[in-house]
Amino acid sequence: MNTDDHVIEVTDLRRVYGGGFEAVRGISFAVGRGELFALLGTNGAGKTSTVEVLEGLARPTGGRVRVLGHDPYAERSLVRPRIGVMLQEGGFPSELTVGEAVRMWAGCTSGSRPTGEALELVGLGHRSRVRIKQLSGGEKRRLDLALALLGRPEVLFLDEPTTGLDAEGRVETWELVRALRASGTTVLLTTHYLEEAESLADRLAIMHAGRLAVSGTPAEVTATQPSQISFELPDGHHLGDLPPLGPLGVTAHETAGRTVKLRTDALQQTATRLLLWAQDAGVELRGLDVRSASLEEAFLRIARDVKQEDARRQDAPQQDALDKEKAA
Ligand SMILES: Nc1ncnc2c1ncn2[C@@H]1O[C@H](COP(=O)(O)OP(=O)(O)OP(=O)(O)O)[C@@H](O)[C@H]1O
Repeated sequence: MNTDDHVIEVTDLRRVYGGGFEAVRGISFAVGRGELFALLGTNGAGKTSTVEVLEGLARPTGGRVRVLGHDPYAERSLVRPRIGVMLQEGGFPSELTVGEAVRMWAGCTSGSRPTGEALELVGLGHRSRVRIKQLSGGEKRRLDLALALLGRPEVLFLDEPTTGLDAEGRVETWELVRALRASGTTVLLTTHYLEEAESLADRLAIMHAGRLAVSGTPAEVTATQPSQISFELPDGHHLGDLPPLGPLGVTAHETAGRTVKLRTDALQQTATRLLLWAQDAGVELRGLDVRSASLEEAFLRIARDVKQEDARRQDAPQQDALDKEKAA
């Protein structure tokens, strides 16, 4: 993709809070026009700290950020009218009706959609006269989304848009986000729901402790993790009856009773060899399940690996000191 097509560019971004805590530790990524990019991460990973900089709400401590070619903090007046921000809390007085809140916000928004249209988009058309305090948690999230959509934004920032929605509300929001993306809106989404990112994102990044652990398309990210084959061996057969696991392409295995789980980085090759063996040996592999890693598995493993790596780094100087002490 030509870098001119990048609507969001983040280069070596750092954000340090007042007390000296470094929440974002030099991250880089870019989002192309019309792309949906999801930022995932463990609790406290630094997602909100990053998105606030992109929204122009905070100044980066280090690095460079561009949204629609401008510095979102220093050139806020150029960027703000062209972006939509769905905050985690809309912050309107709860005595206002839905219609009043949307009209008030529309008054501050250049080129606003008709307020009824924004409410219809999020399925709140019939709730215009209801006070905000009477809305359910899910309806409040939809109102936040309606406000973000008022200015027909070119770039939409969605911070956990479906938190508090029931399954139906979540699917409706996903359909709306897909429709916005199809009409050319660039979307940056943060979410705790991995299936949401898997289902919506063109590309995604997983953040942990202020750094990007991995980024790519959902397929690329899951491909970094081993696939799994599981089955049950019939009575009278044991793991040792299988051909040697190494040449089969198996990187790890576990058994529980008759159930065997194999991990492999070469799913097609391992599955083919296993099935050929089963056919030749006349063995029925009951409950056979062959699948690539899900994004959830990839996420959990990446988070665990990064934590182990951090712990190893923290222990390393102490271990070095112990080794030196022993040698002395
Ligand atoms: N104003 C602040 N002052 C000091 N530290 C802060 C401040 N705001 C956030 N932090 C810390 O920065 C780190 C990153 O927080 P942030 O809210 O960006 O993470 P997040 O990935 O959005 O987390 P979550 O998924 O839990 O919302 C956390 O350790 C948090 O405690």
